[in-house]
Amino acid sequence: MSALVSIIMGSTSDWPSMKKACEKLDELQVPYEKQVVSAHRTPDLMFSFAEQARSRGIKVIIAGAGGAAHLPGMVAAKTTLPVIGVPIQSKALNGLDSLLSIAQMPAGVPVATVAIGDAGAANAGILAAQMLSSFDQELAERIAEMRKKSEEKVLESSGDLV
Ligand SMILES: Nc1c(C(=O)O)ncn1[C@@H]1O[C@H](COP(=O)(O)O)[C@@H](O)[C@H]1O
Repeated sequence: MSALVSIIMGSTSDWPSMKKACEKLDELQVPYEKQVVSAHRTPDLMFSFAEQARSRGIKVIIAGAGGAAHLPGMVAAKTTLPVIGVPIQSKALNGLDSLLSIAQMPAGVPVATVAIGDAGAANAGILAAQMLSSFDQELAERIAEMRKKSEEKVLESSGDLV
């Protein structure tokens, strides 16, 4: 099946976090694609990617970037698809720079911003699946099952308190 979610990131150095989004989509059996696109380093690619994503059948974009994290916002400016921004944990400022760069969008061009780092990337994968599940009952059931497993794991974890 062709990709429904496109996962882009500013650099290969973002991959250790961004692969958490891929893992969630794998678990939920949502087809996705992944590639490096940078607003700063490959601006022409960023424009053509954003302009063509909808006509290629993509439904949701997940964009991860660190530092001066302009990628999610710039992609959002060039597409009407929903964009989920993942602030990568930067070395200099621990990702606060990434978070503020992604979250503080002007009214009219939204980016759904998740938490900094691995947990945020995992949530981005789940959130993209939840968006798609509005129109896909089987996917909604797989998400509910994932939640149930997570709940059971927590309930059993009290046994580890020795
Ligand atoms: N924030 C952006 C953009 C962008 O926003 O277009 N392109 C690359 N980067 C970020 O630069 C950081 C360092 O990249 P390198 O590790 O390649 O030097 C990465 O976190 C990347 O997301």
